[in-house]
Amino acid sequence: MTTKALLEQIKSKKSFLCIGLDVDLNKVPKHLLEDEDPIFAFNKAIIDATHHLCVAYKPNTAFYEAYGIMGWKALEKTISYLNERYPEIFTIADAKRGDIGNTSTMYAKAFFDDLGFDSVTVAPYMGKDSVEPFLAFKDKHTILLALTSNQGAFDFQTKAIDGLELYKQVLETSKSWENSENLMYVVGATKAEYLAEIRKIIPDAFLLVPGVGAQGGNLQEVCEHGMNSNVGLLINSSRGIIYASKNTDFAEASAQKAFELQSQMATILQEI
Ligand SMILES: O=c1ccn([C@@H]2O[C@H](COP(=O)(O)O)[C@@H](O)[C@H]2O)c(=O)[nH]1
Repeated sequence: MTTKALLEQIKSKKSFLCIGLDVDLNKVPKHLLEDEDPIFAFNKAIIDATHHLCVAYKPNTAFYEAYGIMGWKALEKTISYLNERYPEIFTIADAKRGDIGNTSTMYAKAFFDDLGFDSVTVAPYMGKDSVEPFLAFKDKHTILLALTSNQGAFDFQTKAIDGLELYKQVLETSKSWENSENLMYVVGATKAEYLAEIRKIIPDAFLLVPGVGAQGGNLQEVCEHGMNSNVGLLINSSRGIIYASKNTDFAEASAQKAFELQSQMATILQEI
């Protein structure tokens, strides 16, 4: 999917919400455990109830890998369902990959060609030759971890090397990589105060912003400092939406939570 198509969807839905499909079978309603594929049954119900309120879904692959073959099959079914039933939706494999070049090419093939995701999250730690294989895929997006939402982000990412913080070096350096127009970046909602500085380096790139809701990030603050003239933000919420209820009304309850965030987004979009 092109960023132009993503932006059109944002405008028509008045939403830049991404819903995280982080399925933990200990947290889903009990009756679903009787289904032959409880992970997919959960995802399908959430997707059908919320697709008009969001522009993206982000399964974190850890939550599928943890269930072995059953989990990977559920991930395949989920992305196929999204691509067939709701092809306008932007899909993100939150896999945080990256390795030496030939291995990165295989990761990229797995997520872009085999599974058919629009984008994948990638760790920048191994540098240019570990990221460029992902960038070589046309109309696919590589979402580079820049400044993450967790406390550990302060261990390395904000430390200065030769006078420049590591996350800023990631942003600056990655701009010079081949096909860098296919880059987006992860910036945690809990790091909203860094967004103005980040926008000075990458004014136009889309940012995937996890950390509102369960991690305490603030939507208003993120938009104030991180929004650009093309919106430029995908705000993710996972647990705060998908686990709104443990009862049979779980899908409606998740739609209500998604609606609350989408309504705030519609108001913000009206003001810009
Ligand atoms: O910096 C980061 C990068 C990725 N994540 C992922 O986003 C979701 C957040 O889930 P919530 O339940 O809304 O907190 C999850 O998949 C994380 O692995 C992040 O939180 N921070």
